[in-house]
Amino acid sequence: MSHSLRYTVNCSLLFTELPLNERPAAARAAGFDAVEFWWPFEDAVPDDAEVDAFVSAIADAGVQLTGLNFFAGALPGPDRGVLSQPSRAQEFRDNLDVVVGIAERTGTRGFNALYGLRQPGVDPAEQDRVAMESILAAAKAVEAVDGTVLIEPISSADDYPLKTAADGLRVVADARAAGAANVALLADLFHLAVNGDDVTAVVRDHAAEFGHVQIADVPGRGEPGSGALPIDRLLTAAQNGGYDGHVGLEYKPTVPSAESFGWLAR
Ligand SMILES: O=C(O)C(=O)CO
Repeated sequence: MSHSLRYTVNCSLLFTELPLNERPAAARAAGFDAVEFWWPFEDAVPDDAEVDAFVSAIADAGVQLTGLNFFAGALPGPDRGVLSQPSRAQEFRDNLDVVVGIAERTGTRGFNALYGLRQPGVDPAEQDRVAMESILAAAKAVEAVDGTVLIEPISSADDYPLKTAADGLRVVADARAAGAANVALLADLFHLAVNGDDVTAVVRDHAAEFGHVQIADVPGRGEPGSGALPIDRLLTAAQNGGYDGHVGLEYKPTVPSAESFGWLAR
């Protein structure tokens, strides 16, 4: 390993052999002190008891929750976020209080706001307008916990409009121009590479602007070493370029999760 960036385990893709609230302890047992999750509940506004159990699982495991996705609809499934869906704008607004409540209890600072798939029959310009309103509302809400709203280009979804780092950076720039300083790019090196982005150039030119970084190998989305993406080289370049945040291990292990960390020693 030729960089010293810290890792956080994405417990929505790793340790899925276990019930959700057992995953933080499994990450701790595997030697990590930080975890991140996609929105861990079915509903945008879950029962208090569900939230309490989740927060306790994090605290009891002795790990830091570094990142949390806002409610993103059914993920994985028919949705990839709801920011741009006019019919779900209120659901997203209602989610903000819950996210901020969790952040107040866990110290989480990074909040991934997935954009949403293009909706047939709705003017794309209207979808983008609604998305920006939701991003600005989210940025205002998480300001209270010193949080950053993360904008992530993703792959394997033709109808998802943000595919490259440039697409994400454009949304970030628009949000900043509208007054939200706490919005930044989530550079998922797997998604960018699958979408044909020049990941080396993205890291070289924008590392210092990254709000968060996630990794998985390409092809396959497995652990580093299961494919051919030069992850160590890219992370080293990111650190040299000014990125000093966590790196999310957001991969689908090709072996049982606890056995998928051999690449760390190499
Ligand atoms: O939907 C995905 O694949 C993601 O990476 C969400 O964060």
